[in-house]
Amino acid sequence: MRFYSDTPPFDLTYDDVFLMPNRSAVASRFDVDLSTSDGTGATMPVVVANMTAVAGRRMAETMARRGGLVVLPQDVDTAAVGDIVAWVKSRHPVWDTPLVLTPGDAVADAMNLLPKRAHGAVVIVDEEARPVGVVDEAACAGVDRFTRLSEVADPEVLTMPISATPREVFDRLHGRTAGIALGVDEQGRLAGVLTGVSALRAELYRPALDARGRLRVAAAVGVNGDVSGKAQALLDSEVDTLVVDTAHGHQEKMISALKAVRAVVDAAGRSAQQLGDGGVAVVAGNVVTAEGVRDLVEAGADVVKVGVGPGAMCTTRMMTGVGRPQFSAVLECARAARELGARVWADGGVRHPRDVALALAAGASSVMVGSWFAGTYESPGDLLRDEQGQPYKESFGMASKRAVTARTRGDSAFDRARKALFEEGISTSRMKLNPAAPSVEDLLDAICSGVRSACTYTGATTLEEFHAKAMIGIQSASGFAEGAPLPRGW
Ligand SMILES: NC(=O)C1=CN([C@@H]2O[C@H](COP(=O)(O)OP(=O)(O)OC[C@H]3O[C@@H](n4cnc5c(N)ncnc54)[C@H](OP(=O)(O)O)[C@@H]3O)[C@@H](O)[C@H]2O)C=CC1
Ligand SMILES: Nc1nc2c(ncn2[C@@H]2O[C@H](COP(=O)(O)O)[C@@H](O)[C@H]2O)c(=O)[nH]1
Ligand SMILES: [K+]
Repeated sequence: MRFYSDTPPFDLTYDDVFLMPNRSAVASRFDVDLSTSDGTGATMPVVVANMTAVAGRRMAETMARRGGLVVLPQDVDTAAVGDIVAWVKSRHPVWDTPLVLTPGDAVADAMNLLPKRAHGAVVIVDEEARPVGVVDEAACAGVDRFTRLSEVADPEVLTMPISATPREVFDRLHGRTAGIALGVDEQGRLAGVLTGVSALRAELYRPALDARGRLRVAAAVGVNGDVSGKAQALLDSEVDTLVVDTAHGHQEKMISALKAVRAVVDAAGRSAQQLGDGGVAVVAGNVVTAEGVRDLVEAGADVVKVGVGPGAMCTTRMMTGVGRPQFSAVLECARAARELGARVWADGGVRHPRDVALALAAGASSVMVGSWFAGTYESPGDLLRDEQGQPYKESFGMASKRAVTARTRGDSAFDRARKALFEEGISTSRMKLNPAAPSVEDLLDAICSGVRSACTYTGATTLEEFHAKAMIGIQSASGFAEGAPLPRGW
């Protein structure tokens, strides 16, 4: 990556910079390969942050199916992580997991379930798990909440063998009003669902799969407690990527924790000998300097997580003055990591597809997103409604009082009170669910379209080429404002 003009004497963040178009020989945006180069096996450069309000099993399943990764938070106990990983790995790599009820269940049960997944339908099954009807939101409208589903379900279900290709499913669904295909096994039992748009996505995206063809998932480990034991347990649970995570990653405690994790991975013979060979990548952070990167790579990190203070739930910069504008942090850290054969993830502060493109241009192999994805069907929280009836989900920072209180549950009252003093995150925030883009998959579509297009403007067909060719300009606040759309005129 090069700057178009002289590098300024101050640090920059995403809003301060823009990409210059280059002469391009790339004929189509579909010619761009979004695979990452960091050994995680991700086929799209998006990682979901290890935040309790964002990263759970539905998010993990959905992201991996489209090629991204979810990092399960370190606050989830090891046994529960094991259950989640086993569940994610038992999911079909193409067909989505159905929401299932029986004819005797009530409309209220269906209404509670519907916002859990983007496909907009609950499948009604008989005692042999064979589909007998479909219930959507329209079927539940205007009827008593205790009505039995047998009375409102549409019995006209479209079943297809689970072996059908997404293209076959898309073609069968095209033009039909009932927008969902039910995948069934040889005994006619329900095994998955696909909508037209998810069949289309299945043709456009490549799932992130482990060596046995199962969906990939990552998990975090903190720097305190029995780090080796936790890392070993995560490996035993078949976690595919380990993330050693703490606020201040450039500290001795991190270095010793990281060495311990490295030793566990090496002893298990699971280390990635070279980027992309299918071993377990070890990620560590967060840092914002080249020095920090070098120390963490020396201690065993394959990937270093970059970002202090850019996160939407984060109050670190206001509390401490510490941090660094994220574009410059990513640029310097990516350069240092690449010199050592390692990579960085740009963690935090991503709110638009352009931010993803700019982080990749600066040399990140992937971009970590938290809050932006909190307001989606796939995040773990319940769907709530504000005073105007608009849907939202609650989000909170992992260094907030709320998260610290949960994390220190087992400590003495005195220790908990002491820890609670160091609050560096927001305990409650409302992340609106956009009715036009309620699923994380809608956001992934926007991100991937934006990044594919950025690559063709730059003349690149891979993310490595994009980084090599990117030319970055620096803009004023009015330059940034000019780029924003004006949907209501002026
Ligand atoms: N990217 C970012 O800007 C930030 C991210 N976070 C996220 O919040 C989560 C919790 O992280 P964390 O607060 O590190 O909790 P951890 O439970 O990982 O504990 C951090 C450890 O480091 C010690 N420590 C020393 N200096 C600091 C410091 N300046 N800030 C924090 N800990 C320090 C703490 O000791 P003691 O408590 O005794 O001081 C504690 O032992 C993580 O997921 C992290 O990524 C949190 C803040 C900033
Ligand atoms: N300083 C804090 N940083 C936090 C906290 N919780 C999470 N984070 C960091 O933010 C990113 C995600 O950024 P986002 O803009 O996409 O939400 C996450 O990966 C952490 O590094 C917190 O409480 N305080
Ligand atoms: K912030």
